[in-house]
Amino acid sequence: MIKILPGEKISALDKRHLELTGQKGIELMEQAAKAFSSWFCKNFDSKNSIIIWCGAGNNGGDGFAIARILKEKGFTVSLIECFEPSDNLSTDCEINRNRILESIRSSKWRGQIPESSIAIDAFLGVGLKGTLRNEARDKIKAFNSQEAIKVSVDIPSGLKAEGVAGSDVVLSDYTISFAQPKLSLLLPENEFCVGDLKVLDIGIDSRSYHDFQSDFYFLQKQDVKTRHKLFHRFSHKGDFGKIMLVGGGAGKVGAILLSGESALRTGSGLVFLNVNSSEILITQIGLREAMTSIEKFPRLDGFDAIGIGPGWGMGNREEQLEYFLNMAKCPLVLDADALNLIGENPALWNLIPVKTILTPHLKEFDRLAGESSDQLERWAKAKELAVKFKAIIVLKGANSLISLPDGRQVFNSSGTQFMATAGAGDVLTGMLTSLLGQGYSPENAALCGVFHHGLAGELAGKRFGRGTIARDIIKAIPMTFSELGIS
Ligand SMILES: NC(=O)C1=CN([C@@H]2O[C@H](COP(=O)(O)OP(=O)(O)OC[C@H]3O[C@@H](n4cnc5c(N)ncnc54)[C@H](O)[C@@H]3O)[C@@H](O)[C@H]2O)[C@@H](O)CC1
Ligand SMILES: Nc1ncnc2c1ncn2[C@@H]1O[C@H](COP(=O)(O)OP(=O)(O)O)[C@@H](O)[C@H]1O
Ligand SMILES: [K+]
Repeated sequence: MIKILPGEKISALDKRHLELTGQKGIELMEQAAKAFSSWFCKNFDSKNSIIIWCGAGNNGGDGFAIARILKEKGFTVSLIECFEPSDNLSTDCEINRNRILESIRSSKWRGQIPESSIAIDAFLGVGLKGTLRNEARDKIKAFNSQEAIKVSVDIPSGLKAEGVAGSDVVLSDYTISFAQPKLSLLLPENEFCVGDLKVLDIGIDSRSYHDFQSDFYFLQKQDVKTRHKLFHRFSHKGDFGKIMLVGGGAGKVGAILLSGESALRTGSGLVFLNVNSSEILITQIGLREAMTSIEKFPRLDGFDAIGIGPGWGMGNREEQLEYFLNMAKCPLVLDADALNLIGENPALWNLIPVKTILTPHLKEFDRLAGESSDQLERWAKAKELAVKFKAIIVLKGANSLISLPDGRQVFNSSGTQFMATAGAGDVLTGMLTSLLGQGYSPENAALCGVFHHGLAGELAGKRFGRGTIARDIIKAIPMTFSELGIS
């Protein structure tokens, strides 16, 4: 997993990469511009006219290089130079400016802005220091006033790599960031200026990260594959685990059915659903592949993992939760009402076995950890709780954050807004419990489960868009394994 470094360390990271590889800065810039342009060509037709706003630093250098590449690909491109003739350009920005083809029209930002359907913001990147200067504010305003789709290179201009955006910031529809997401791009508070986020690999040598300390990591496809257990010709039912999912209170049996089906689609050998006695019939009809039980205090021996909470209800459940926390000898997942019970009675924290996976969404997290004034505070609290109770806490949402007992915090890269649908969290609980039951370590179960869940959401979202429902995500789970080449 790559580390997410603070903005002020990024130029040192680039430098380290250049030392290790013998590459030149201008070559790295070209790689970044190529990666951006290739994303751009996949997403936009060359009939679009493009205007690129370039600053005087390396972000502007990226912009000049992108202009050249997109022109060569057949787009109509024009440029706005956001600097004065007397300003010093960074070396690589100067080189790329000189490489600009004669056919690209260049204007000053104070003049008439040519019409375009897409405006690219390559004005300020992670090199923004201190308070924004006045003329930069005016440029950002002028950029925002265009009626065009807006795409930011690396980071919306005016936004710092850390922290919450102020009012002087480019309002983008897409932000295409290089090498690693900057922390500010992962804050829900900044969604208004970041838009859709895509992080592109620009070929930074992974050894370059060794010299830098950070507890924040970014989980990508290539990090997941090696964490999977592979099954073979002689694998038997027992290898795939026997799990119990506890939930399904009156009127909420759908939640546990979704978890159960999701566990089966993730590969569980045997799935038991423990539900309210009133719901037994509908549970059996609802998921034929699962077995059911209705005891409040069922025997727990023989289970490889237990997931508790989806649709459970909170009335008279505390004693039951205590029973599971005290008696279970296998790994646990706690979700939904199990978390709400802990929020109501924090003494229960002390009963949670180490390496239990907890999967709160924002509201559940606030019930567990107390109200926070912003997401940065939630991240800090999640880390504190994970370390204190040696738990794995998955703070769900866009780029779910997995906090590990050793203090590392891992942001997930997969997922889509189309997963904001009822029951998507129940699907995750089923997947995580399934992977624990298959013998994955809690850390690997959390990382693989969260990544595959997001990928399943992406696949479902591609087909069903805003009409995606939780069952579509479940149906896509098997495809996530084939997509990663995992048997
Ligand atoms: N590993 C990476 O992430 C790579 C990053 N590259 C690009 O390089 C960028 C960073 O480049 P630089 O370090 O040259 O910095 P930037 O280009 O982000 O910023 C420098 C410019 O911002 C202006 N500026 C700074 N503070 C200001 C303020 N308070 N008000 C107004 N203007 C201000 C400076 O005068 C200068 O013109 C990244 O964001 C990215 O786009 C790529 O070129 C290569 C690889
Ligand atoms: N905008 C989004 N982008 C990516 N993933 C999302 C988004 N919204 C929700 N999700 C994912 O969908 C799931 C929703 O879980 P949750 O809120 O518990 O739903 P429910 O309680 O309805 O099951 C989480 O795993 C979350 O990460
Ligand atoms: K930018």
